[in-house]
Amino acid sequence: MNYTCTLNPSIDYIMHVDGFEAGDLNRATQTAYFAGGKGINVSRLLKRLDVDTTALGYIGGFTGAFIRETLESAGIAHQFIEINEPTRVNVKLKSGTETEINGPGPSITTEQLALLFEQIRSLGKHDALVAAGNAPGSVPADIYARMADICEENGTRFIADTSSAALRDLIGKRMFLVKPNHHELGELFDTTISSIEEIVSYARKLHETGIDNVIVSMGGEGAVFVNKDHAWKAQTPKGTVKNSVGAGDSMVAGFLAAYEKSGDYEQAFTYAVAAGSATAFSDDLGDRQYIEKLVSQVNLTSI
Ligand SMILES: Nc1ncnc2c1ncn2[C@@H]1O[C@H](COP(=O)(O)OP(=O)(O)O)[C@@H](O)[C@H]1O
Ligand SMILES: O=P(O)(O)OC[C@H]1O[C@](O)(COP(=O)(O)O)[C@@H](O)[C@@H]1O
Repeated sequence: MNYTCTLNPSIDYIMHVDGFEAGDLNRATQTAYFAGGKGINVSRLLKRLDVDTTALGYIGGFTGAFIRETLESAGIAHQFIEINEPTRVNVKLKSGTETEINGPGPSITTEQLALLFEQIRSLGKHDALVAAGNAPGSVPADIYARMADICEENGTRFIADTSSAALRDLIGKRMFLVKPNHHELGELFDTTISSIEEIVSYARKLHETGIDNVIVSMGGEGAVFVNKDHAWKAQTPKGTVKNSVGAGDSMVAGFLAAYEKSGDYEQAFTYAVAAGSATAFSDDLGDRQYIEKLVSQVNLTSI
């Protein structure tokens, strides 16, 4: 079974505002709510690709209830741990450019933390765990590193999609996949990355620390893939961006779904890029039909 873990889920509140002016009264022309947070997005997209997951993590209050109901109505299994404080709301402001304001999230107690670790310890060698997103301030900074150690002991495949700070703590851990964007990759190595050659070189460094597959995403500029046998750059399909929130999570889900079906890295990376773009060109996450239509427009070149 594939598990996703979202320590800090969110309701993503999308607001379209024409000509946004800071410090003024602005009125939105269109709004939407989505159940979000990186692991939850991975579960939601995998379901659209007919891959079952169980979503783990913390939810609370009326916002947490919305997330639970959204997953249940989509037929996604979950074993959320209920907490007292409400799940956060992240504001995504669309006004020509995309501005995001993500909440800090609720506090997690020591008991609630122990419950999550019990769940993770019960995973075995036929399972995979996608640990994704920002950790609330109340949890220990090395939480993902501890999860990675448990997964290594139990032979569970571990995938991380986190900020550069959390990824730094994971360096040296055995992982199947990581997907930083190029800004996060630069932060990880305390540098500013300005060329494809630098991206490939730092992605290789990351791979050499014990990560089987490294995808570095670059928004509309495409993505780079590095593993022991391959290094590719992908061009993205062309389209009109509607809402790129969840594009990175869609890449992770697309890669896992296609790799699970084909065992082939070229197909998995191509599908990952198509999934990211399908989401960027949709109001919500991309759907299967759209992703498959975009696959033929993704070009890989060996680098
Ligand atoms: N403007 C865009 N045009 C086409 N594809 C996009 C665009 N933005 C994102 N994508 C797709 O989604 C992937 C992930 O996007 P990115 O913004 O790099 O991730 P993250 O949200 O994690 O920062 C990209 O590699 C690309 O395939
Ligand atoms: O946990 P973080 O880093 O605050 O990010 C949470 C946000 O990331 C998202 O999962 C989207 O992530 P991506 O755009 O990187 O795919 C949103 O649903 C959510 O609001």
